[in-house]
Amino acid sequence: MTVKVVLVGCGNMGHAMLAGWLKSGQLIPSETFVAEPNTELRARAEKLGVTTGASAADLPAGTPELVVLAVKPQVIRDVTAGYKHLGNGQTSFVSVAAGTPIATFEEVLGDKTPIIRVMPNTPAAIGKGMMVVYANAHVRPETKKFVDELLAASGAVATVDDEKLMDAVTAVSGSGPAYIFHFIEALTAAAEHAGLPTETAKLLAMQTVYGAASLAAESGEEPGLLRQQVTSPNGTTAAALNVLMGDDRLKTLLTEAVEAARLRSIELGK
Ligand SMILES: NC(=O)c1ccc[n+]([C@@H]2O[C@H](COP(=O)([O-])OP(=O)(O)OC[C@H]3O[C@@H](n4cnc5c(N)ncnc54)[C@H](O)[C@@H]3O)[C@@H](O)[C@H]2O)c1
Ligand code: PRO
Repeated sequence: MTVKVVLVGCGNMGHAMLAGWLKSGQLIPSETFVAEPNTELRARAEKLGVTTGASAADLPAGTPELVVLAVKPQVIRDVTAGYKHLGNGQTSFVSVAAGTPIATFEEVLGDKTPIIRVMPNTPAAIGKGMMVVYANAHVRPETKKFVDELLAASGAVATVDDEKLMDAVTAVSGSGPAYIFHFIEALTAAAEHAGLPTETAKLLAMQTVYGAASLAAESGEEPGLLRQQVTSPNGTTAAALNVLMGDDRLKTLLTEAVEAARLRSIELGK
């Protein structure tokens, strides 16, 4: 059996993307092979109908169109070496690892290998991810189109033409869902502090973030204008925004957080 797509690593991100691809029909289970050493995670992948194995040694014979590497940056060089025999050939490689540059894959797989870096995020699991793509010069237009279509099943797709920007992308949309989840936690805690019961506090915080993000996305209005529409002169919102926006407090905090993530992404790539 020759498979079209091999997914290497079916943890948080690998499984989120795989679920999206299969759900949308962009991939069918019989075209897909998952390599994952963890037995429980392999069983979870098998529930989606795909064939699995523990490592590269279990790969079916033949030449896959795409190998998607979704393992941790700390092990990606060693794991990629297991697929070296597919380098410099017809197989294209996609890496979703934070930091790891194309040059690392070219060293391991050969410098004629088509390699695409993608920075996804976990909302990909429900088709609402943000996927950002950077491809090397060996990626054929039809492969780039196939990968873009595959990724579109998981959410919005954007391309950058300077690989260095992938560190900033990682810091904003790759890690970003965690910032928003923390914002929900913090707003819940603030709601409880204001006297609301825990369940009500959770509901209000989550639905407010969901509703505001949906309104921003669907109305197409600038977030600043939407903010003004909530803010009555000298009203309650103005009182809260004085706390968040005074001295650019929240903006400064987020800028520091994104910079910390960007620098860590650069470090992970070394
Ligand atoms: N989690 C996120 O939100 C997110 C977002 C964007 C990018 N990423 C990137 O995705 C990659 C995976 O992150 P994650 O959060 O899914 O980690 P994870 O630990 O959940 O998944 C990694 C998986 O790789 C498996 N693995 C280890 N060695 C392997 C091997 N030799 N062959 C096949 N599989 C092997 C592990 O068993 C594990 O299930 C990382 O490089 C990370 O930078 C993650
Ligand atoms: N998760 C990975 C990390 O935290 C990369 C982006 C999101 O390193």
